Amino acid sequence: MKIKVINRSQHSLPEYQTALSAGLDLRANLEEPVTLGSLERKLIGTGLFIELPEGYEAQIRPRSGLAFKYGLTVLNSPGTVDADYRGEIKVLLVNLSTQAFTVENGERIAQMVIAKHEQIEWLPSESLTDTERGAGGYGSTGKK
Ligand SMILES: O=c1ccn([C@H]2C[C@H](O)[C@@H](COP(=O)(O)OP(=O)(O)OP(=O)(O)O)O2)c(=O)[nH]1
Ligand SMILES: [Mg+2]
Repeated sequence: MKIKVINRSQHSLPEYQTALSAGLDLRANLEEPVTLGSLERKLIGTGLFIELPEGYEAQIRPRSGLAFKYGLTVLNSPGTVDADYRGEIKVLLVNLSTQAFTVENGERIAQMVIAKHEQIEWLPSESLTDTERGAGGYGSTGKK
């Protein structure tokens, strides 16, 4: 599937890193490195603008390596890019570690998954179909 893109970044277009990757790694597009102190959050630009077809969204997700090694994650994960959004794709990073982390220009900071979604119509009702689970949740089935 082809997606229209404007690349105003200093970097090449995001790529799938392996043959069957779901996510395209997004690179920070920075004039200078950005440091996130412990528990600090910052919006990082990618310089990318896309036009998704109707019925598709782009999800902005953390990279597990950065999360595991540095406590760096996407605060609003998964970020949602709507099909009618025409602004720059940005990544809201948060540093959940005790150490500062510096993001360098061009660093792969997050990944973007393009996904199909539905838009629904409400069917207002007085009751819902019975199920075995009923209202049980939040650990109702136990641990083991
Ligand atoms: O990680 C993200 C999340 C969102 N966006 C852009 C695309 C999305 O279509 C728009 C709005 O996002 P969202 O609906 O999550 O934010 P909101 O706080 O509800 O803002 P709005 O009132 O503009 O919808 O911001 C990004 O670039 N990166
Ligand atoms: Mg919104």
